[in-house]
This record gives sequence, structure tokens and C-alpha cells, in this order.
Amino acid sequence: MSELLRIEDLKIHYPIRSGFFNRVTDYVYAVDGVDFVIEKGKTYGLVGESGSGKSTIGKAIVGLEKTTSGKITYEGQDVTKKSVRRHLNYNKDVQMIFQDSMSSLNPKKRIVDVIAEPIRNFERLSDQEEKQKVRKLLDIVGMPDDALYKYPHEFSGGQRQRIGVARAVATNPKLIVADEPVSALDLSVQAQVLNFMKQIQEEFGLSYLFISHDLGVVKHMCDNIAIMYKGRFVEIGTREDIYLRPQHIYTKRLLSAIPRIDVANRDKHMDNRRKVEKEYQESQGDYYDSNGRVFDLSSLSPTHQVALKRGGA
Ligand SMILES: Nc1ncnc2c1ncn2[C@@H]1O[C@H](COP(=O)(O)OP(=O)(O)OP(=O)(O)O)[C@@H](O)[C@H]1O
Repeated sequence: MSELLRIEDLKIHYPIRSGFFNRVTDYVYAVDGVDFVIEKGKTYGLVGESGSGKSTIGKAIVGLEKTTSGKITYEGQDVTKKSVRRHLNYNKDVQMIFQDSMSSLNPKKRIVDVIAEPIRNFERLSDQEEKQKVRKLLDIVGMPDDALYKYPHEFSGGQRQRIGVARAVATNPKLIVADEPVSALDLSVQAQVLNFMKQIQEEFGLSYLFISHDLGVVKHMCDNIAIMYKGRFVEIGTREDIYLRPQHIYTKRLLSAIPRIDVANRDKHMDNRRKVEKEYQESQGDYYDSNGRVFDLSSLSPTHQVALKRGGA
């Protein structure tokens, strides 16, 4: 086992203030003593109901949330303190993807700037080099070149999540914290984004901390899993341990609530949907080529129409 990140006895407590003097009267124990290790090239899943503390752990790892106590060790170095993180270029190595791509991508910036922003923090590239790098990143996430000068609102939710992934991998990170990255997407688009996150993982040797309330999605993605309840881990184990031999009553309850859609078969479901959509488009007189461009068949000669339908576009 090759360790990338270690979390030890992590606690994050939020003070609750009340009364005339705004005194601290109690605490929300959002994270209350968790330990786990993320291995290089592997995916660690955090599962639990809303409010169990998953996002708080993710945010603490990327430095968006201050820890109350405990230790975060990255490649053998204690990165709990901000000064050490800065010194190690930790913010380049550890990136985050959020659920809501519409609010996490700046709506006023074109995609070229959205993706180039994290690069600019760490590298000095000429305009030309920067564009070339962004083009390459767009290509990796399967987006066309002309996306470069468009704005986030001009894309679908799935496309925006791809752009979010392109942005996250722009600095060649070693770890990506993915907080509910597909929860806002249709089932068929979820499979697309998940499979493609796996491809990128293999290509870049990435590790993921994958946060989700959906045990079906987690089964598809994660090697090791922690089940969270009220700030603590009630069960941890490998994917097989959790799905084949769950021990804790809470895990068993969560497992029995998984919808009957198998993530591995979502692709098939998606292919079918695409086929139906394509047939529909053809019946309407439109035809999409492999780049997603629309051809108006009625504007072509009958011979061309036949050639195009045979795959000649
Ligand atoms: N800034 C904050 N101040 C006070 N309490 C907070 C703050 N942020 C989170 N909490 C509380 O901490 C607990 C854990 O929240 P967290 O967002 O980590 O849960 P979660 O498991 O990620 O849930 P969800 O899936 O809904 O995001 C919740 O009770 C939440 O209300």
C-alpha cells in the first residue's frame, strides 16, 4: 500500500452562539474524531446521509475549513497548518470538484479563463502556451475546441461537470476531492461523467476522495469506503466488505435503500437513449454527426442523405 494522505482523529466543531452577549452555548460536532488513509491511485468513498459531516471533511482537506483538532498528513508531511501547505505547493496537488458546477464555475468568465485560472496561480505560460494547454485539457474531457470561448451557461450540466474536471486536473494534481460530483445530473449523464473520471484517474494516476450519499454510485467508484453518521465513521472497509459483508445496522439500512439501477448498466441504458434520440432526430429531418453538429437532411440531395445515414458525415 502506498499512502498519499492520512487523517488522524480529525475533529471539526462549529460553535453555536446565542443570547444577548452572543456567547458560545454549544457546538455542532460536524466531524468528531475520524481516521482514514487515501492510497495513491485509489478512490476512498465517504457515504452518509445529509448533515453527517462528509463535505466538512472534504473542505478541511483542501483547506477551506479550519480543523478543531487532529492531524492531516500528506506524503509524510503534516499539512494541518496553512503555512506548511503553502510551502509544499499543496494547493496545486489537491483540488476539489463540487456538485453544483453552475455556481462553482464563474458565469462571467469564458471557459478558456475558467480552466486557465488555476494554471495561472502556479505556472507562467505565454498566451499561446496557455491556450494550447487548455485545448488539450478540453480534449481530455471530450469537449470540442469551440468550447474555449463560450460561457458556462451555454453548456449542459454534464458538460459543465466535465469542464469542472478539466479545471481540477489543470494543475496535474495528485488528489481530487469530488463532493457529490454527479448528484445533480440525470442517471445516463451520471454514468458518462463517472466512467470518464475513472479514465482520467488511470491516465494521471490520480487519487479521489469521493463524497456521496448514493451507495450505488460509490460502489461503482470506490476501493475503500467509510460510512458516516453524525460526524463519526460507523463502519469502514473495502468495497467488498461494505457491500457483501456489512456489519453495522446503519450500513445495512443504507444498502437496503439503494435504488434498483445498477450503475454498471447505466451505459447500456444511455446507449439505448442515444439510439432513440438519434432515430427521433432523423425522423424530424435532423442528423447529428460524430461531433454533435446538426445537419439538415432536407437541404441535401437524396444521394447525399443516403451517404450521410450510412456514416459518411
Ligand atoms: N459553517 C458552519 N457552521 C455551523 N454548522 C455547520 C457549518 N457547516 C456545516 N455545519 C453543520 O455541520 C454538519 C455537517 O455538515 P456537512 O455539510 O459536512 O454534511 P454532509 O454530510 O456533507 O451533508 P450534505 O450531503 O447535505 O452536504 C451539519 O449539521 C451542518 O449543519
